This record gives sequence, structure tokens and C-alpha cells, in this order.
Amino acid sequence: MERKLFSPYTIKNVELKNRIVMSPMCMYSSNEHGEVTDWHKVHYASRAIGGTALIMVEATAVTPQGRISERDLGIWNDRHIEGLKQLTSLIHEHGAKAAIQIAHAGRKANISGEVIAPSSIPFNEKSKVPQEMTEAQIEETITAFRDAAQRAKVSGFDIIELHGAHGYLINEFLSPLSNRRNDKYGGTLENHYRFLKEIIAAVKTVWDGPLFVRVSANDYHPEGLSVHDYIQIASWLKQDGTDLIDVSSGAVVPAAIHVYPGYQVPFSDAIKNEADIATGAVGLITSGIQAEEILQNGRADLIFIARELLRNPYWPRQAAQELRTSIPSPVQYERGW
Ligand SMILES: Cc1cc2nc3c(=O)[nH]c(=O)nc-3n(C[C@H](O)[C@H](O)[C@H](O)COP(=O)(O)O)c2cc1C
Repeated sequence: MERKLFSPYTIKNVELKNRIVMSPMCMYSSNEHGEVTDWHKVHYASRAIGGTALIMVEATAVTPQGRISERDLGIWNDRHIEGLKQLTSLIHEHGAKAAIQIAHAGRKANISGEVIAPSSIPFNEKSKVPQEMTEAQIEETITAFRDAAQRAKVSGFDIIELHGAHGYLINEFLSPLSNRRNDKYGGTLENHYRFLKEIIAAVKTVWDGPLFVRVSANDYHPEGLSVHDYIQIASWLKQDGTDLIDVSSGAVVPAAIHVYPGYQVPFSDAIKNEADIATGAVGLITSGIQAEEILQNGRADLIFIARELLRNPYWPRQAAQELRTSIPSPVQYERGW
């Protein structure tokens, strides 16, 4: 039987040599200007050497106010381009494709100064009270995403991902728990989606390569969004030209999440099969057999690996070895959405 994990995958003009993606992970290791350092070059190039097909560079801030922490990478200024170019060259030289996750932290920005959000609701009692964004600030932020996409293109990235998950700014607009606006950006689900829709439209004026969007497909809160809402959002994302949805969950509000191996795979499965769009699965996927089963069962198109790749840059080799010595079978599982 063909091993899907090690079969190529083409998305628009980009061919990935296998289905393994390094999931975006903030490394809190840039200098105070948000620039790439040698540390990033060693970190990302070693995962390319280890056999991962697509290296997704961590959440990279589109404005200084949008940084999750003061040591985040930035892409808000042309001065960031030189370091990012060196990074994409190294990733390419070592046989992988390069992606970048562009992000704005919204009310979860852990920086000095004011933070902004769709509504003036803090994340928790210890967080800063955010300033409710004016329409002018919304427009400026959409432009910042577009300019970041242009810089990503000049820097040599093959794929761009918008960070729409984990309670950061785009997710804050999507969720009714953090967006109580009365204007065209609040109220209905369609209005909540408008900010992301406008970012995609702006990005597409400068970028025609593959576009991924990471979402949190469950708010884990009775008044929040569930995977059913995300099936609808995914169909809009597809119409608006998103190529793949990277399916994560949670973190728009503090919530206890029950995690177990592959706990987010059912969300990827639902979105892929109900909205008919390519997806990436992420979250406690630790073995080659597990990854292969997800692909064989049509529950995702790409496998995003985070912490296993921190522990072991050669995880793809370990997975290949596992698949040489056992035969994964299509399994019976409950479709639970
Ligand atoms: C140190 C660290 C930093 C992370 N930073 C980001 C990030 O920048 N963007 C993002 O979307 N997710 C981020 N995540 C979440 C991971 O991409 C991934 O979704 C999560 O760790 C679950 O996958 P895993 O079980 O393979 O680790 C981060 C996770 C870790 C451990």
C-alpha cells in the first residue's frame, strides 16, 4: 500500500515532497527589533535537514502592537526582509519549502503600551483592557496584513498562513465571546467573518501563491463557536480563495481543554469532508502510524507537527522507519460532529 505520509502534495504552484509540516511555533528569540537571528537560521534549517517538507515559520507580527511577546519575529518593516530572505534561502537549500504565519495578537499582545481588539473585553481578569478598534484601525490593520504578505513574497516564502486561531486578533473578531460590536464587523456570523474576509481580499492583491488559514474550530464554551460554525466559515474561506485550513482549537477564552492523541483531528475531518476543502491536522500527533491513518482515512491532507519536531528534528526519519516496519490499516472511528 502506498504510504501517503511520504507521497508528494501539490498545492497551486508548490510541490511538497511529503505531507509533514513543521507547525508554527513562537520561539521568543528575535532581537528587540523583531529581526531574524542566527538562532532562527539554525532552528528552522535543522528541521529542513531532518526531512520535513514544509517549514512554517512562527507567528510573525504584522505590526509592533500585534506582537505576542517583545521577542516575536516581525514583518512590519522592510528592514525585516533581509533576515527573512536568508532564512528562506537556507530552508530551500536544505530541501524544504518555506511558509510564514502572519499574525496580530490583538488583546493577547504581551507588550508595553495599549492593546487593541474588536471589543473592549479583556482576556481574563489579569489582562489589559483592550481599546475597541475604530473602523480606521481596522482598515490600517488589514493594510498591515497586505504589506506583510508583500514582504513575505519578496523574502522568498512559498506559502503564507494567516493566524486566525488561539484567541489572537482574527479569532477575536470571529468569536462572539470577544466580539460584541454593533457595526458591520459584529452581530451575525457573516459579520464576524468580515474582518478575515477583508484581510484575505487585501492579501490577494499582492499574493497569488498558496494561502492557508489557521482556525480554532472550537471555543470550548457554551456561548462560543463550535465546529458547526467553522464548517460554515470554511465554506466562505473556500469561496474567498483559501487553499487549506489548518485546524486547531481553543484559547479565545480561558477554558480547560481535554486533550488526548489526535484530539483536534475530528475538527479537521468535519471541515475537510463537510466544506470540501483541504485541511491540515495538528495536535498530539506523535507517530508515523497515527499520521498515516489520518491521511488514509481522508481526515486531513497535511500533518502539522509541533512539539515532536522540537524534541527531534529528524522526526520524519523516525516516522519513515515506523512505516517500514508496520502496516497501518484504515480504522473504524466515530465521526463525532
Ligand atoms: C512553543 C510553542 C509555540 C507555539 N507557537 C505557535 C504559533 O506561533 N502559532 C500557532 O498557530 N501555534 C503555535 N503553537 C501551537 C502549535 O503550532 C501546535 O498547534 C500545538 O503545539 C499542538 O501540536 P503538537 O501537539 O504537535 O505540539 C505553539 C506551540 C508551542 C509548543
